[in-house]
Amino acid sequence: MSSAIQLPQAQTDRLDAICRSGAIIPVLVIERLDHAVPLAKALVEGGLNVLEITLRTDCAVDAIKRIREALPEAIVGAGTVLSLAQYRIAEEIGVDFVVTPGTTPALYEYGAESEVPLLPGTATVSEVVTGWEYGYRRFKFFPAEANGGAKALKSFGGPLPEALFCPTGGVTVDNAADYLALPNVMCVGGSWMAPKSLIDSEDWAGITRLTREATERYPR
Ligand SMILES: O=C[C@H](O)COP(=O)(O)O
Ligand SMILES: CC(=O)C(=O)O
Repeated sequence: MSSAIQLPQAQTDRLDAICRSGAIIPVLVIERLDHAVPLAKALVEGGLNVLEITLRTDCAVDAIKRIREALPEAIVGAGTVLSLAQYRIAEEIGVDFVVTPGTTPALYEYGAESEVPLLPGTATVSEVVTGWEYGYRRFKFFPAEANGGAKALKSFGGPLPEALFCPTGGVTVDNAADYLALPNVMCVGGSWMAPKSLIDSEDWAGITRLTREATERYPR
């Protein structure tokens, strides 16, 4: 069975372009507005220009606005979108994509009709099949390591070979290799190159170093 509301192919193509432009999408929690631009610059300098800013903090929306102004070359997504109200805010501030950690039918429907493509979070085959009914073929797998990691995703590829994933949650510079070797993985997401300790100490050079280590090991 499929829904009357279907994601246009053009949105899948846009997600492919975003998720294939680098092997890694950094998932960022920004607690201080003045950290937004130097943090984003540190990541871009290290070779990552697709950034997911989670809407988990009070300053996240303003942080996205500042990063978009300061770094027009960056592709900026809003993460941790949990409601239609947050999706609308993300649309209003002009993000390039929206990410959810988990996805309700209402979010799938809204995303299918939005101009801003949705990378929907899933943790089980049933959740992927729910998205499939709305025409989705690209998903986040979250929390990846806690849900069986690369072994689980490899198994998803049996019944659903057309579904491609961005695993996130517990991904590290080392285990990223296991995911990126799978045919159904487009890229991985993670926070390891921008840990809270380095953000709190404003060690932007340290973040660029970790980012460069990751991009040199996993060039697209
Ligand atoms: O909630 C966590 C983010 O999705 C990234 O996960 P991570 O900190 O394990 O890399
Ligand atoms: C887990 C994740 O990427 C999110 O909170 O959107």
